[in-house]
Amino acid sequence: MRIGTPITTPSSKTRRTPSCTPGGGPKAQEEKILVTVRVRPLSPKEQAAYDLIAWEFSDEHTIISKNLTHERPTGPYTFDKVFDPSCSNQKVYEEGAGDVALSVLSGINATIFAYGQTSSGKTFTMRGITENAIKDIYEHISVTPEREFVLKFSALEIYNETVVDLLNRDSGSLRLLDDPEKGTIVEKQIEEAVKDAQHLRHLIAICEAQRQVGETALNDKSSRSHQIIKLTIESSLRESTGSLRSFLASLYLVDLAGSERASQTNADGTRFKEGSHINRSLLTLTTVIRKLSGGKRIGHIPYRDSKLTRILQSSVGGNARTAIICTMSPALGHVEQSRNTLSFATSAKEVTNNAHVNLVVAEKQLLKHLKKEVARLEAELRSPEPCGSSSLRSLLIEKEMKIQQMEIEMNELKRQRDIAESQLELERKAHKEPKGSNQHGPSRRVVKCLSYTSENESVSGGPLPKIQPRNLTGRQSLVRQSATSSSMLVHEIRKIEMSQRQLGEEANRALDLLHKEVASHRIGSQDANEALAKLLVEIKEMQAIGLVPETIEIKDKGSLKEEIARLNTQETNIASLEEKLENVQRSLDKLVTCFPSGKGTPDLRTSAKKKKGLPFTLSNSPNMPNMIRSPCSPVEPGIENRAPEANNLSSGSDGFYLRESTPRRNHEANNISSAETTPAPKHSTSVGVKKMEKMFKKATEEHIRSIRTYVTGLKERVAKLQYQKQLLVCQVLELEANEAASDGPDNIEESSISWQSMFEERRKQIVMLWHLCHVSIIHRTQFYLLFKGDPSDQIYMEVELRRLTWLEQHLADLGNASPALLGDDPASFVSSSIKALKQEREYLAKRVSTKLTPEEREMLYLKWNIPPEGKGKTKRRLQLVNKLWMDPLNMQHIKESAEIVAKLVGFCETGEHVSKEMFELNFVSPCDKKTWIGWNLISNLLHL
Ligand SMILES: Nc1ncnc2c1ncn2[C@@H]1O[C@H](COP(=O)(O)OP(=O)(O)OP(=O)(O)O)[C@@H](O)[C@H]1O
Repeated sequence: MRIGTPITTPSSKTRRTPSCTPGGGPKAQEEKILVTVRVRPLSPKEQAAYDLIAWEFSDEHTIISKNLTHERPTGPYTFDKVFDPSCSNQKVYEEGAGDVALSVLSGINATIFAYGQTSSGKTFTMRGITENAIKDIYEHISVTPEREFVLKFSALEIYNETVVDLLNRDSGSLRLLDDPEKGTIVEKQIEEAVKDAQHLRHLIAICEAQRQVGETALNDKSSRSHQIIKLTIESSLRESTGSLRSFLASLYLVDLAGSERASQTNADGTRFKEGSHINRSLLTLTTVIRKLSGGKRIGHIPYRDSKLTRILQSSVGGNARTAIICTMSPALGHVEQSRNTLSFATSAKEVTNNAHVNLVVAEKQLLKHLKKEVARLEAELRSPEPCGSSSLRSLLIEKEMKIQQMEIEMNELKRQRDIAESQLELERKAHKEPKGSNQHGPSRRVVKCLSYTSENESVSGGPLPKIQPRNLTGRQSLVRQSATSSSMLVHEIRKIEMSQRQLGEEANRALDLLHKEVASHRIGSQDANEALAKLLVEIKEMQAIGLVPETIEIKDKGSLKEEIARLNTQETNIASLEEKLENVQRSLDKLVTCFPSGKGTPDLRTSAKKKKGLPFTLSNSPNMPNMIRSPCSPVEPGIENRAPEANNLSSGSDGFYLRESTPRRNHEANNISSAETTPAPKHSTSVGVKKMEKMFKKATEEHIRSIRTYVTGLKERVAKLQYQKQLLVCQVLELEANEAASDGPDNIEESSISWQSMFEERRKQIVMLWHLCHVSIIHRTQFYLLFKGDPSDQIYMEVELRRLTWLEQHLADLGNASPALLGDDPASFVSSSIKALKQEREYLAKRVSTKLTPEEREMLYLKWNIPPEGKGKTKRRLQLVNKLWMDPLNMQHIKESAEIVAKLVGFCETGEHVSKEMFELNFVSPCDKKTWIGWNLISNLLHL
């Protein structure tokens, strides 16, 4: 019968791996102490004493005493194993201790000790078990490479209740300490790491050498102490598995001192004392075993009654597997001691232990694991991976970037919204801006048409505001232009009114002088006197005409309609002035015609006196030549606005103040007048008097002629003023048209279509007028290329057409006038324009060689039928230029002419680089003198 089958432990025979592996968790399993009995052979002394073997072995588990003395037989005793004297240590180990011993490899504490009387063979048996255990342990380690084993060795003895470290006997008596987890520990006990089996054996040998051994009657080398060898084995799986837990268990190999009877051992003195301690500790052990036997834990377990039981507390009834080998002598002479041993063994076999696997976390493994984990986390931080925490981190980063991107987009949207709101606000303000306000500056279009440099800037309160770039189109553009145009038109109305005022004041001063001059004449004939009287009346009436009210109520935000209405009220005055001037001129003409030849003599003294302040000269008005002269002349720079050389009038701001000096003929007249301060002609009958009368007549005629010329000048200035007013009305009409167009896109579209149909017709008219008025072909080219039908060109086309029409009509009037009334050279106005145009062509001809390649020239000569023969290239080039702009009815010819001139003068054929503002309708005041800057002086056409 097998009693106390051990829990699964490594078997020395099967070399199997412990069933309980790390990770399986500690499993407590009740197991009774393995108790075996080993009976040694009769010792030599026993044999010598012819002692009898008192015990029989019915089987491997039972021992029974022989009935040699006819006493009551003892037993039978049954144990886990009974080893007869023939059994070897190997067998005892394998069948009575090996399995328990190898439990230490699987984390289960194990205790193997021998219990028996002195000289029974405990030491002999334990040596055998230890040796086999070492062998098995290291054999197991060798066959278990997946695990790492760490062995530590320590040994102590309990001698006379003193604990001594067998590895360091010098340490003296060691104290026993109670640890809540580990139980009883020996303070300051040295624990030696075991390198290998040989090292272990060496250590064991050292301990045996240190053990207290004494000679007794029964044993020459009797162990006088309890020896406890502790072999701690920690095993764990290798690093690759990542497991942190390991087995940790201790194997106690206990060689107890022998129980003895003092009578048997003849112990006395020291040995008796030793025996007393030994027996007491063994008694305590026996008591503990008996109390623990039968599975009953009743009452106090006196572990602490001896140091042996304290140290072996976990091994007896605790967390350990325990195997007790009870040794005994077979001799009849030791039967009584053997019965005690068997009795102890019987009690021990009833003791149940609760062994379990001891799992610990290895510090070394834990440290390695932590280092490895830290390294892994650091690697993840350096290089995010799409998994685990790295994946989460990457996701967070991605979300954060998206949020930042959304914030950027949101800010951009806000910025665009603000811009749009600002633009909308500007549009709203521009649309609601009251007419007359110039806060946003004038329309570019209107500025082109109406802004002019003037000394009368004070009228408008300062210089014109800067032109706003026109980058709007369609309705928005028209709305904005409408708002700004109103203010500009008011500004221009102010200027015209100021010009009218100046003209009126000047006319009144001149007429006043004229009245005095005429009144001083004494003409004999009645007709002449009547003419003079009528002229005086007319002059007086003319003086009564006020061109401009003395004061103009300027409203900062007056409406444009109010301004126009007020300006229209002055129209009557201007028309009346024109009419009166016509009447004065006719009266002057009549006065000249009725002048009595040789009759009547003016008051020369009065005449001479008045002549000094007479505003009139015998020369023509200085503006007349300019008026009909070609508008630009490249060979006569500065001729525009320049007074003729014979002109003695200064060009003051009001244009008609007189110089003290007079022309030569005036000078002669003055000389005559001053020399002949003689009495009245009625007293003269001599040839000298007749001569004087003739001279007086001539001077009078010249005076009258100069008066007429002055009146003509006034008429021209009035006409200019009238033209400016018409132009202003034109602007108003355009503004109104824009406002109407702003009411809907359809109107804009209709207006555009209507203008496109009108453009070509207007351009044909302009081309024809250019030709008739001998206008510069450079000017024609520039205008032709610049204005190609854009709606914004409408006002420029209108102005150009109006002034050319006026100029053509004016030239026609001059041509129909009497040569006697046109001055010394009535045809000089037209001829000067023709001459200037001729010079311009010569200028362009010179540029043919530099601006055109030979191939281009030959191609043009061929296309324009310029014959190769000639007297040189210059003439051939001139022939080409002379053909340009000569066929006003052929628009293809006009187009090609413009292209050629554009190349010659060096501006783009499309005219895109030419600013339309160069054609702004400047109304330069007469005092301004402009330097010729090329071919852009068309405005001088109006510079009368
Ligand atoms: N099974 C055995 N086979 C042969 N000899 C043995 C056996 N057991 C013990 N002996 C011998 O018996 C003697 C005493 O043995 P041992 O010293 O082991 O006894 P002990 O129980 O340890 O004594 P003590 O308690 O006094 O130390 C030794 O000489 C030993 O060699």
